[in-house]
Amino acid sequence: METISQNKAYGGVQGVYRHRSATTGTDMTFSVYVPPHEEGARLPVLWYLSGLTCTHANVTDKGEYRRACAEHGIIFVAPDTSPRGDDVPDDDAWDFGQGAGFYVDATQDPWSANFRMRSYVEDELPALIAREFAVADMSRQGITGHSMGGHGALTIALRNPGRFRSVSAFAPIVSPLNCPWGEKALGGYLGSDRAAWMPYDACALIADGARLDALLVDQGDADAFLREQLKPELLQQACEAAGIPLTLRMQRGYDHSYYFIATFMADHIAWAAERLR
Ligand SMILES: N[C@@H](CCC(=O)N[C@@H](CS)C(=O)NCC(=O)O)C(=O)O
Repeated sequence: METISQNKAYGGVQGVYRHRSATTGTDMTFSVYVPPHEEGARLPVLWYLSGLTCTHANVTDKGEYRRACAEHGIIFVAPDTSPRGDDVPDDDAWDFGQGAGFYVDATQDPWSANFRMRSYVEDELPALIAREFAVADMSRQGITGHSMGGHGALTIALRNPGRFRSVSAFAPIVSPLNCPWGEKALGGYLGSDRAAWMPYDACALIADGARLDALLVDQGDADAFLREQLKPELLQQACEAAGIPLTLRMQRGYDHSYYFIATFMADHIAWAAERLR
C-alpha cells in the first residue's frame, strides 16, 4: 500500500492510499480518516460507498464527516466506485463503466476481468484495512453510502448477516430490478437473465428472507432522481412486509447533491456510533 497523502484534521489523520488490487487487476485508490485516539486503542470502522461518477474524493472533499467521526471515535473508509485506467473497459455514458461499478462482480465481457467491485469491497479491501490499520477493530463495522453506493451498502449488508452492526443510506437505489440505472448496469454487467440480478437488489434480497436489525435512510424530496430511479417506497414496502425497522426520513427541499449528504452526515455517524459502541 502506498500513501498518496496524509493531512491532520480534527486531531486525526485524513489519508489517501493506493494499492494494487488482485481482485480488479488495477491500482485502486481509497481514503481513510482515523480520528484522534489513545495509543493501542481499537476503533470501529464505518464504510461509505459512493455514487455514480464518484471516486473516493467526492465524499472526502465534500462529505463533512470528520468532525463527527472525531467526536465518536469512528474510522471512515471511502473506496472508489470502479476499477479505472486506460486498459480498463469504459463506456461513453456517465452511468455505466468506469465510475459506475454498481458493487457487482460482472460476468459479461468485456467487464468481467476488472469490474469485480463486490469482491473488492466485501473481501479484498476489508482484509487490507485490517492488515494495514492496527487501530481498526473489524469486529465493529458499519456501512453507509449514497445513491449507487446506498444500493451497495444495503445489498452488501443484507448478503453478509452479522457483519455490520449499523446500516444506513443517503438517497439509495433500492431496487435495480425496477429502475433504468439498475436495468442498464445489471443488464450490462450480469447479462439479461434477471435471476442473476437478485443478489444485487435490496428489495429482492429482503423478499427472499435477508434481514437487517434496523435501517436509517435519508431522502431529499427535491431529488431529481427520486421518482424514476430511487423509489424509496419500494424499500418501505419490503421492510414493512419483512418487519425490518426502517427509519425513512423524507427531507424537504433537499436534492441529490453533497450539500444534502453533508447536512445529514453527522446523523448517520451518530446512528453508527450508537450501534458500534
Ligand atoms: N451527471 C451528474 C449526475 C450524477 C450524480 O448526481 N452523481 C452523484 C451520485 S449518484 C454524485 O455524487 N455526483 C458527484 C458529486 O456531486 O460530487 C454528475 O456527473 O455528477
